[in-house]
Amino acid sequence: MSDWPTTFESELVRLGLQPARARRLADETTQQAAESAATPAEVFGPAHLYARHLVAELRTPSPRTRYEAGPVMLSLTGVSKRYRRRTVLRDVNLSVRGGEVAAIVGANGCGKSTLLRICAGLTRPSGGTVKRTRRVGFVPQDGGTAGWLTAEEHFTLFGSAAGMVPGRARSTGVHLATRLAWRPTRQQRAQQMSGGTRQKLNLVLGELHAPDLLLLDEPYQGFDQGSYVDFWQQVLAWRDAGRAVVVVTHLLHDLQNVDHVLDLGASA
Ligand SMILES: Nc1ncnc2c1ncn2[C@@H]1O[C@H](COP(=O)(O)OP(=O)(O)OP(=O)(O)O)[C@@H](O)[C@H]1O
Repeated sequence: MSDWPTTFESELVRLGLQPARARRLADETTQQAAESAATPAEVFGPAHLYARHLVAELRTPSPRTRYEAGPVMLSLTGVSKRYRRRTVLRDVNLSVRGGEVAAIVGANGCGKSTLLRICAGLTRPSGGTVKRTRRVGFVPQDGGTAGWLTAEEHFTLFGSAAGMVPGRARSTGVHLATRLAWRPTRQQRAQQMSGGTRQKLNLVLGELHAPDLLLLDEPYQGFDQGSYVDFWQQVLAWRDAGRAVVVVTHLLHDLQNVDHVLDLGASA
């Protein structure tokens, strides 16, 4: 009897996926299970059933025609990035409007974080054009918080950079935290928080100044199942409020919620 990844991959091919894509999905799924310290069967159930579920999801058009797309908040045209002689990104195009969610997917090292940093204006592209709205919130994959500061101190510090008075920054931060089912305590410093709670802090900081465009780099690492569901509800709430959201993700079941999928493919 073949093992779970092999069965999963061959079922994906049997259901019509390109062999290279099926291989990549099998690798990513195995990796996700490993990150949960479990076997793929424990996380996803029987391989052939999960393959069918996944293919059905990938083929289901986004259910949302309810929300009118707004103005373009982010536009990438022919974007490329080289590090020395190595080309990481080549001719990337993406347009995201207010009221839309885009996912950037692809193998480890294919350039997802690099592209998101280019979207945020933190990394300069080697070629192409980037146009973005002025109010941008960026949530990095890790880092982004200062270990010795409490949540409220983060709110006032980041808020002041965005021109908010301390009281308003604090109350906005606490309010946004409750939407992620998190109640910051006064004394706890970031270095004492769990990884998932620190990520919630990162998310709140990214949203504190009410940006029109949110750029999120795998923002749910360390989240438990409930927090993960809260996070996606939050993404949909941002979308419904007319914001544009770009999420780097390797969790394939996220894709049912998005309007655009930018697949950067295999490792560069
Ligand atoms: N500042 C840099 N200088 C040189 N190479 C870099 C730099 N930043 C990233 N790279 C390289 O560019 C490639 C893409 O990195 P990036 O972090 O964007 O990939 P990724 O798709 O986000 O990866 P992962 O899924 O593992 O987070 C990698 O090979 C990385 O080593």
